[in-house]
Amino acid sequence: MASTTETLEFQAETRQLLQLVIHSIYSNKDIFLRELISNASDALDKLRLESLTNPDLDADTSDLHITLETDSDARTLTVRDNGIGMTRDDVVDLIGTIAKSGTAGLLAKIKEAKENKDTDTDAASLIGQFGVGFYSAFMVADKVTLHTRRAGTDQGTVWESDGEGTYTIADATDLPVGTTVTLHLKAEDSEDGLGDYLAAWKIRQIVKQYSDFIRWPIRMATQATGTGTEDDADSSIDTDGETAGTLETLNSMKALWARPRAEVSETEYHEFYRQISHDWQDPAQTIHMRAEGTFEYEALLFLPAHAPFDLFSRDTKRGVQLYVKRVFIMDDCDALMPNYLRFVKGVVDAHDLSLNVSREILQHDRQITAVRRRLVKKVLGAIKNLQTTNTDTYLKVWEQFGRVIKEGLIEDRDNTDALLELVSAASTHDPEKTTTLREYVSRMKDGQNTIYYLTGENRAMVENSPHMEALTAKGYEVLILTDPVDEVWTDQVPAFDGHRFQSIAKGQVDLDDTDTDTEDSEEAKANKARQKQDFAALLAWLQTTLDEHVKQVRLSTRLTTSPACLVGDAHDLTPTLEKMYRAMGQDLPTVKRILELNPTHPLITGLREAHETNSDDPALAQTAELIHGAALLAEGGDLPDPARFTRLLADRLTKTL
Ligand SMILES: Nc1ncnc2c1ncn2[C@@H]1O[C@H](COP(=O)(O)OP(=O)(O)OP(=O)(O)O)[C@@H](O)[C@H]1O
Repeated sequence: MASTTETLEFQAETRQLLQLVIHSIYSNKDIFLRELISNASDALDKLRLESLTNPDLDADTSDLHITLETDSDARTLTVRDNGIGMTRDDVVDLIGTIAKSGTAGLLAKIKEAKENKDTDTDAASLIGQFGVGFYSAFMVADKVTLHTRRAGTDQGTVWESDGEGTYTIADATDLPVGTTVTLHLKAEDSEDGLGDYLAAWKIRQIVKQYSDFIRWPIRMATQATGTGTEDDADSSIDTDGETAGTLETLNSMKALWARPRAEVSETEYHEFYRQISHDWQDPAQTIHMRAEGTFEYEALLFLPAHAPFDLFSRDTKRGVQLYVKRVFIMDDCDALMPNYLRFVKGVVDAHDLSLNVSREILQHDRQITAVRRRLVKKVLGAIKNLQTTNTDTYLKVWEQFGRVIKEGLIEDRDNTDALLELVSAASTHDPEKTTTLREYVSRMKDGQNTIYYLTGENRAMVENSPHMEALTAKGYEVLILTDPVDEVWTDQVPAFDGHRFQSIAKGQVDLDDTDTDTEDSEEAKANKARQKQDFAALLAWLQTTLDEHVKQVRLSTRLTTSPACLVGDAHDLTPTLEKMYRAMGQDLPTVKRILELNPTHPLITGLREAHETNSDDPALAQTAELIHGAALLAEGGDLPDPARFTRLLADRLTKTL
């Protein structure tokens, strides 16, 4: 049968993944069948679609189905489909390599989790995010043989491997269109979670549990006596791709999304979710809707409970599949879900589209745009609903996906208000718990109409930043925003419910306006004017001395204990954002910042006196440099010349001894 047999090596990452699979990542080994059936079902979808859209394809689609067969003598289980099949090159590309980005990083994480003896589920849930697909066959089999022929071609291919380092691949003639995967089963071992996969009851049970909604018949061939010669597993394949014996259909094939909500149980929803997402856990929320009228469709969407490892990789796929009247059209339908909701999984079945519809057509279809708008509202509404009815789940969803949802504040201006209602952020109000913006507003002080926030790399850095001092001293709550996306949206969204967002590291923070009565404020004004006069000469001199680093030197109202801090103008890039843009390869001019001095700090008053006494003293310029450097360090910034700063500091300390 086979002509040129080649032995090829698995790509390094595939080998590692196979090792993890073989050495039991999953305690539940039964899912291998779900994975193989799901691949077979996809192959049937693809053939059906291709035959509908390509009249030249000569393929028989009159009875698309999946067949399962066992042979107890040979200890084999066979999963066969008469779907699209694969060419020899497809087999090498699709089965021998993993094309997903981020694989290497994920594998390293899994290995680490295993080595640290984290619970089995940690490693399993990591790999669950990845979806081992075809490779899961090696959990239950010590050898896997695959026969396949691509529709529209004559040449068949046989692939075989024991899941170690290599596989063989050969041409084959006389194969039916489609794919047959033959598992040479390991011995049953209940301790290791290996079931009796030769038993009809076991197969029936697994199919019912995991693959009941598959929309193609899954048939089980009852073993016919007399088939098979000795140990030849291929003998179960007839040239027409069918076997002798009787066939029993195991699945109900009901499209879950088309059934009335009241008739679907939570377990069924969850199983369906796991089937389409390959997720390990139940979803956090299910959204089932039907739209009637001029453009009819059904949608069944899920919010996952945890983020996939590649949520931020550039080629992350969106999770919504498009069907047209029960015919699968495409995965990852980006016209139906905006990028910032790329984690939502599910199915949309539109009744009035052409099967030939392309991504480009969908992008410009007004009705699809309207569907998308409605789906977005539904998803945002579902998260809002969790916030009020099931806070724990809302918080988990926000923790997993908040960083992505906040991208919507930049991308999706139509939903700014709804998105702001969902935002949850750390705040100085509580060291542990996050707050919604509405909760923040409810705690605002009398007369306060600004929402104060500070962005930065992590909570500790933000909390200890000198910018916080006066606000904390006067009892103002400040939001602590530490996701990179916060740097961007806060710059673009002006207000929440009429309350302006104000970075406490930008512009002037004038707390006196809201916090003191008029009499005090008159006195404060006079004080300020006097201070301004007293410091005028020092500020002018500092401005010249530090000109290379700062665009202005001025007195501060936001400091109580630190001598100085750096702030930006209202529309300046923050240092973190500047760093982010540079990391992305953008060439930006350096943004100079404003140095603010605390006029009551002894270091600053001392410097003023020293400057008054002898403005030519060279040590003064060094002190200025040290003050600027210390202000940079206090906010977690990078010194322009750390070696010089350390030398100046050491010299200065030496003099004090
Ligand atoms: N029965 C089959 N018929 C045709 N092609 C198949 C079949 N099984 C697998 N393939 C091809 O091999 C590819 C890799 O399969 P695999 O199960 O490893 O990953 P996947 O199904 O793409 O991903 P995942 O399982 O994570 O969804 C599939 O995308 C498909 O193109």
